[in-house]
Amino acid sequence: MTPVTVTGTTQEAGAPFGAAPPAGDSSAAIVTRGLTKRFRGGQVAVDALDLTVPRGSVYGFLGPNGSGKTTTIRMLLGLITPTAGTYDVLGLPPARALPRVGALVEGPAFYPYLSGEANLMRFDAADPSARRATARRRIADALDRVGLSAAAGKRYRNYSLGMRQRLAIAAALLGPRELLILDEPTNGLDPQGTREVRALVKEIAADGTTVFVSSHLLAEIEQMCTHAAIMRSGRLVVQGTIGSLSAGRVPLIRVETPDVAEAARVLGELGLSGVQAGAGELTAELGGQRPEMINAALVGQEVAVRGLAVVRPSLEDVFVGLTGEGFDVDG
Ligand SMILES: Nc1ncnc2c1ncn2[C@@H]1O[C@H](COP(=O)(O)OP(=O)(O)OP(=O)(O)O)[C@@H](O)[C@H]1O
Repeated sequence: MTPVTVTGTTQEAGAPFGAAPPAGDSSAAIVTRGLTKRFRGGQVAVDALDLTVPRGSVYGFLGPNGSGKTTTIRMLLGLITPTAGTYDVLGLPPARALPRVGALVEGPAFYPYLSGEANLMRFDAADPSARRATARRRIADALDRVGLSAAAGKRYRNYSLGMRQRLAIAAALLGPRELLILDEPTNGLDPQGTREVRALVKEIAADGTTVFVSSHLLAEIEQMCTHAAIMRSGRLVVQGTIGSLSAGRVPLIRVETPDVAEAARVLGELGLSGVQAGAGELTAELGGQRPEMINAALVGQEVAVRGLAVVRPSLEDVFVGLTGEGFDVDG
């Protein structure tokens, strides 16, 4: 795929926030340079990836299924070895940084008949680097952080889906963490569980922890994240703040009306460009116009306005605009 220029930078330059930080730069939570994974069969799952994850961000790592998100996360956590490229975590070589990184990749298997607290005890006991003397306090803190203190003694099998996932995140927070890496944390959750996890991610970030979270759901990343990178077929399409990603795309006004032809004429007279008529509605580029003035002009010309809305460009629009393809979650 041809690298795409967005906000004055290119994928190949790998520098959406300016020049890629030098090795050891601690202002970024994660920096990858040319990170590549080719599996034995020859498949390139991640191709020359240049990511810069600012500290303090909630960084959405977005891409259709199979676009290389989990492979990237597994490399960042030292679970698989890159074929090429380098990366720093918290300004350090990865092995030194990992004790300060919490991760949720394929949730831990919990015992259904044990309480949430007892499960965390077992989980912590299996970690040779965890200090026994501080286990109770660390577990209480982690349960408090994910809002499970009141349910600490309840059996895991009686937890809701959202509570189960919050417990899995608590397991990733048993030590002091500067960076939390979550691989598709809302996958398989019901709407309530999804809301709980989204709210929790924001709370964790508000405490100063950088959160790197993967998802194949565009709307989820838009709601939860300050920054995003979009992957496609192992390659980075674009990265930046959520605002900057859609900054180049203009807001639209959408008018619902039975008088489509007449409404199109009025919008044209107002000087709006890009007027597109559909069944019972039409859209146009808002330009510098105020929506209330557009509404007044339509009503003044006796157009029956059933609905009028300003439509901000979504990440999906950004993806489609850059790749010319729909964002297909089935990869
Ligand atoms: N161990 C492996 N051996 C060979 N190919 C692999 C391996 N793991 C992943 N792949 C392939 O690499 C590509 C990227 O997979 P990856 O799991 O990283 O994508 P993803 O974006 O996380 O998608 P999903 O959300 O579906 O897991 C896919 O085509 C996948 O089939």
